[in-house]
Amino acid sequence: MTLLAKQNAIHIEQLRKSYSEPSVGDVHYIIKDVDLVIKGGEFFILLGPSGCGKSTLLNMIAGFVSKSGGNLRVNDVEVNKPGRDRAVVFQQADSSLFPWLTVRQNVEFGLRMKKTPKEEQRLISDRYIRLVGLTGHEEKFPKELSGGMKQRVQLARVLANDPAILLMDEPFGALDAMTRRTMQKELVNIWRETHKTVIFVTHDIQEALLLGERIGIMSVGPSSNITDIYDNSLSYPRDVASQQFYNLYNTIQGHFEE
Ligand SMILES: Nc1ncnc2c1ncn2[C@@H]1O[C@H](COP(=O)(O)OP(=O)(O)OP(=O)(O)O)[C@@H](O)[C@H]1O
Repeated sequence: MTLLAKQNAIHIEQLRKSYSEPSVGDVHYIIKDVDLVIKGGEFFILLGPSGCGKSTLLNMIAGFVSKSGGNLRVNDVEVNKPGRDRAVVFQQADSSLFPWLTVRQNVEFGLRMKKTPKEEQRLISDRYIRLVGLTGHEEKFPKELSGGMKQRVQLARVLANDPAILLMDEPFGALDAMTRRTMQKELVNIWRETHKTVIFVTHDIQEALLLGERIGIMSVGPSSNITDIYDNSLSYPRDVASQQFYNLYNTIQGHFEE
């Protein structure tokens, strides 16, 4: 377990981001001096109000957004570009799917790049297409799918690539309530089976409590930071009607009330 915890761990020290050009005395930081350690195999939630910098922090871990100061290490290596060990599931699937490929071809894309044998590609894509409830839609193109279906294709494609670290940016926000609940359950099952490190961004307290082992609360920006971290040791699947769930919900909600 100690070894697992060290693998795919994320160490963040005094991390800062400003999108403006640095000029003396006039730097507008989105996030400022964030310190955080995420253990390998952990399911960590980033919870915070709209615009506080959750996506910015996630995209910095992904290597898509450069830092303005501090340290950010994944597996003890400073992050300065994207890597195969990390994959992002974005809020909107539109920009991440290839419109000229079918559902199946989109899901198998990364496997083809890795030269996975064809029969194996088919087994893996079948598994994840089934998991996200898109069996029967394999030959459709993205333009023939609803927003929620596109989102599910994106998730299936990321899972098919089997990254060690899953970075999820409100991935279920566009789904209807029933599909959302199913996907939340499946994500927990996949995480428990595979020991991936998951960082999941949301502003939905219930979602945070259903999924995460720890919940980091981000303050309102600018110069946002992680002000508190809550442990959630309730056993899975979690019962929203339980007293402990209700208590933790109220405690966390207290952060966002004026
Ligand atoms: N490329 C960019 N250039 C300039 N400013 C940016 C850029 N990307 C994000 N920002 C700004 O950084 C701040 C944080 O944005 P970010 O998307 O990280 O917040 P968020 O917490 O994920 O928001 P939401 O919950 O609404 O998605 C916002 O003020 C946003 O306008």
